[in-house]
Amino acid sequence: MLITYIKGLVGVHAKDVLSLRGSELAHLPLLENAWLLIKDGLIEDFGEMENIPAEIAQIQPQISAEGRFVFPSWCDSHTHIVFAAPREEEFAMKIAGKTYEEIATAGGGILNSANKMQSATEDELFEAASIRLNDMIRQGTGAVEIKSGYGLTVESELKMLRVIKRLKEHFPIPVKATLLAAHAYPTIYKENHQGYIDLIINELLPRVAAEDLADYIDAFCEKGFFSNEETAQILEAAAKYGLKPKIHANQLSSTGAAQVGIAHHAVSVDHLEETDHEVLEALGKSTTIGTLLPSCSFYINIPFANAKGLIQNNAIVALASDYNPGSTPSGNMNFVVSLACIKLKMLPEQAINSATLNGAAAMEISDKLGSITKGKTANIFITRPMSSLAYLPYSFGQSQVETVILNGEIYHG
Ligand SMILES: N=CN[C@@H](CCC(=O)O)C(=O)O
Ligand SMILES: [Zn+2]
Repeated sequence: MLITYIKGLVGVHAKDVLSLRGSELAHLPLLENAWLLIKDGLIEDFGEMENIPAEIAQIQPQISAEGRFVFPSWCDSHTHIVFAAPREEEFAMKIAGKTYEEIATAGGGILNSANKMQSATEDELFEAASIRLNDMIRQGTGAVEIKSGYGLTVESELKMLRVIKRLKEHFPIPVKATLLAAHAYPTIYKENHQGYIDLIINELLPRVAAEDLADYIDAFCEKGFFSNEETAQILEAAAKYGLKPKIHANQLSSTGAAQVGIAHHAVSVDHLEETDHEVLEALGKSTTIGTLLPSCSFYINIPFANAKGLIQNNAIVALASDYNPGSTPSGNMNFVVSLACIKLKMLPEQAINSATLNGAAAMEISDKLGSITKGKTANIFITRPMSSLAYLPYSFGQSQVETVILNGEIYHG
């Protein structure tokens, strides 16, 4: 497939650039009036229209992208899209002024989703998650991470992970699976934290490993959820099975969660709405990625992460949706990128790099996705005609994604 007359070919990063930190984030290489050749599902070559070789100009099929931009697909490295039911009942509580913590205490929150999960079948969960994932792909997402964490029993966590495995097999995009059994303490373990941690370590982890159901380990390291010590115990046990951490850190308080992740060589620490200078500095010196989830801040009215502070401290910053039924009922990465510009004060270039190459890095697939680079998988989208690159985040709430191409083929899903 040959795409011609591309107004802007976005994210033309060199092959050896696998993530971007600090000032590098503002550099988003763009080729104007370009062509892009895709072969066998991979990016074969690209260049400027005025220099297109005659033998390439004849290749069929061809798509003219006149007036349009071509982006590498969004790489959404933090989602919870396998859930049994939405939680609109909490929406009303939220509108009435209840906080995320108050809703959880009143029987809402993660335990609400866990109750609904117990009776859901694998088929029902797969059908519902497929609709969500299909919507996300149509909005430009071309790689995704999905967490368990609404099971909170051995069998229900395994059920969720098996659904994620089915999504992986069914959809034409990379899907990474994360075990998040340490999402909340089930009611019966409320006074027996060690009992639940032992269950995760001694019963769940060996079965997850035996069925090869997870790529990463996660924990909600937060006041009232998993303490730093409890989180460390789980991360250390998971490391024995080769599961690297990607953890929920500093969402509601800054009490050392990010540092726990960094100390355990986490691929990413995610949320970071509450950070002090020590966190920013620690991430600036670390290879752990700081993944920001501005749609969550927007929806539950908590502070927006200090993206500028992270960038000034030379950290690697990624953006993800956090799509889940409680704190972020949306998986639209276009809106995430808009919010990153509008609320995190990121430049469009910084936000786009964070949602593409650094998102891929937060799933350890940036050697295959996240930029327009020869040899990478041809997961891309073509926009509607746009006046400039900044029009995409500027026109918040409206998708500029016109054509989605995955593995070199137009996605009709
Ligand atoms: N904070 C923890 N987990 C999710 C929310 C889960 C829920 O409320 O169902 C999050 O990332 O925001
Ligand atoms: Zn989350």
